Amino acid sequence: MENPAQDKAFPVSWDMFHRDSRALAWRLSSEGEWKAIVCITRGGLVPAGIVARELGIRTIETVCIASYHDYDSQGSLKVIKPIDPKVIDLEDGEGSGVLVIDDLVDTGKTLKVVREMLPKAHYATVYAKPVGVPMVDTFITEVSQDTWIYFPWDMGWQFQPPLSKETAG
Ligand SMILES: O=P(O)(O)OC[C@H]1O[C@H](OP(=O)(O)OP(=O)(O)O)[C@H](O)[C@@H]1O
Ligand code: HPA
Ligand SMILES: [Mg+2]
Repeated sequence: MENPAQDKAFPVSWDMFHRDSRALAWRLSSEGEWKAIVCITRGGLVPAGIVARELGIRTIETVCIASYHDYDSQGSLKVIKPIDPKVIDLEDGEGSGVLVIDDLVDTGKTLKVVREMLPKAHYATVYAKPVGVPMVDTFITEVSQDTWIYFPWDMGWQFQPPLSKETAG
């Protein structure tokens, strides 16, 4: 399936994000034990911190990936910083015992790149869209493919005109 226009909005507040990240930690707590978290920057930084706090994980590594965007369409992916071999080699060199966290999976392209580095790791995101679901092991909330998720760190306060003004004229 192609990624369709994402014209529906799913705005997420800080409270919602904290609650959903805690729910992810709860779910993960019964799915295994991890020696380290690898968070996919930048979106994975916030949920990784919350999950690490809940699960008592203190080894936190990053994999830094940039995608070149044209507003909401994704271009090629570039790995700016790979995963430290010390984390890859914690167990078998393939990611066993490692939890990889991101804020969401959309097309699954980002997780696919990281899965090639750590095929045996456990992959978790807070939100997921249907095309990306096969790439993630654990997530909390699924939204439709034509939805854009607005994260609290990307948002600001803005005056909202009353409905009567929006529809007038
Ligand atoms: O499943 P995909 O289609 O690959 O999309 C999901 C990725 O896109 C976003 O990151 P983005 O590349 O925008 O960078 P950021 O985390 O630095 O904001 C999001 O944080 C995921 O990492
Ligand atoms: N919201 C924010 N960033 C994203 C999304 C989204 O729905 N999909 C891919 N990156
Ligand atoms: Mg990201």
